[in-house]
Amino acid sequence: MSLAFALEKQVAISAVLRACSLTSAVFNKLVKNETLVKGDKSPVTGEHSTRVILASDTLPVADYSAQAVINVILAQAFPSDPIVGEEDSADLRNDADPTSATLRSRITELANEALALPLRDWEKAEWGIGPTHGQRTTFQLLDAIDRGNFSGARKGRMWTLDPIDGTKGFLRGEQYAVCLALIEDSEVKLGVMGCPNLPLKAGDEAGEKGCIFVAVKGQGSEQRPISSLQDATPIHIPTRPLSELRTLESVEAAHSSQSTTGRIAQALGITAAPVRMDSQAKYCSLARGDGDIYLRMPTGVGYVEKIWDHAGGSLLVTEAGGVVSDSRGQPLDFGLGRTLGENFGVIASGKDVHPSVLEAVRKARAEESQKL
Ligand SMILES: Nc1ncnc2c1ncn2[C@@H]1O[C@H](COP(=O)(O)O)[C@@H](OP(=O)(O)O)[C@H]1O
Ligand SMILES: [Mg+2]
Ligand SMILES: [Mg+2]
Ligand SMILES: [Mg+2]
Repeated sequence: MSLAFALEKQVAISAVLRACSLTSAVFNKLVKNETLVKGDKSPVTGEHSTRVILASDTLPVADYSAQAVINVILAQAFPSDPIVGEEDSADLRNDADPTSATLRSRITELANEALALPLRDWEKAEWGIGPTHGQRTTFQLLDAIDRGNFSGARKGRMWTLDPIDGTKGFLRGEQYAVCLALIEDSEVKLGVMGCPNLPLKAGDEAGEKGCIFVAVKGQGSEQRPISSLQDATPIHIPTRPLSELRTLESVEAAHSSQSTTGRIAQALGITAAPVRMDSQAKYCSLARGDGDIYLRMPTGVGYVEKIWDHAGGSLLVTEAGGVVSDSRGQPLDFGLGRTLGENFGVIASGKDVHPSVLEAVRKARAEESQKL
């Protein structure tokens, strides 16, 4: 008897793998070039001017194309499943914007290149003959992007997709993640996160990079090297003494209050500097024990978290033996639409330390309100 969500897991890994290959290609072809052009301040003429048009639009190019690729693959395997995706194609259809036609043709080229990637041996072994992904026209790809327009629901089955989470990290050549999750009746059942820049072993910057993390509800969490997807290693959150714990937080100060996370760490007696990393790679690092406490504290501007930024990562952590809540200890509610509308920030850690972290959050908050 096959395990629950076996097909969904295979399809999601294949889709995320193809999107990772696309985002890595975009980075190598475009982002690096742009950095060079900007870095040496050389005059932007001739061939360079084309590059700059493409490169300065690298961010949407990679996000849109990756969303198109994943949505095409999901639509082929599960045609009636709705998708809550971060991107939509409205800007790409705007012909008043002179860059939109250039973007469309670039997206078409990149997405079709990724869809044409041959099946890996692992995929053939799992699927037999396996699916082939035919080439798509530009407008088919724009429609595929817009399959991500579902508004979310409390009941029923849906996917949620962040084609590039940590876009700022992606552009810096640091951490980012391609994140896909399946939600049923507001509960995350499957999470697949591709982290092309994450070393297989924590801190081993000189070693191999590129991991896919997979979690299935009730079946645990695992890590696979992008280079050999058949090698799944189960991952668990280790137990460490409080004095040895490290916090994980966003690189971007605008995404999480670093003064509040500093106070929380202090209240816990943590002396090590926080590990700052973009994207859901933080959840992945926590799930395999590279860091211990993920703190995402609201900055006070009224930002509401999006479901695609947390669905896969939160399942990965809970299946690795951890607990994920918001900053008040409430569970994350994935049934309210495209956002975590009732939640404030995120706190994730091993089971044992989670109550102490919530207590430290209360203490930090009390200190902050006294200062006001
Ligand atoms: N003011 C804000 N507060 C919290 N999160 C924010 C934010 N503005 C943007 N974000 C989200 O933070 C995500 C990146 O998270 P992190 O800081 O952990 O790397 C972004 O995902 P994208 O990069 O997919 O847009 C975006 O959805
Ligand atoms: Mg995101
Ligand atoms: Mg994104
Ligand atoms: Mg974004």
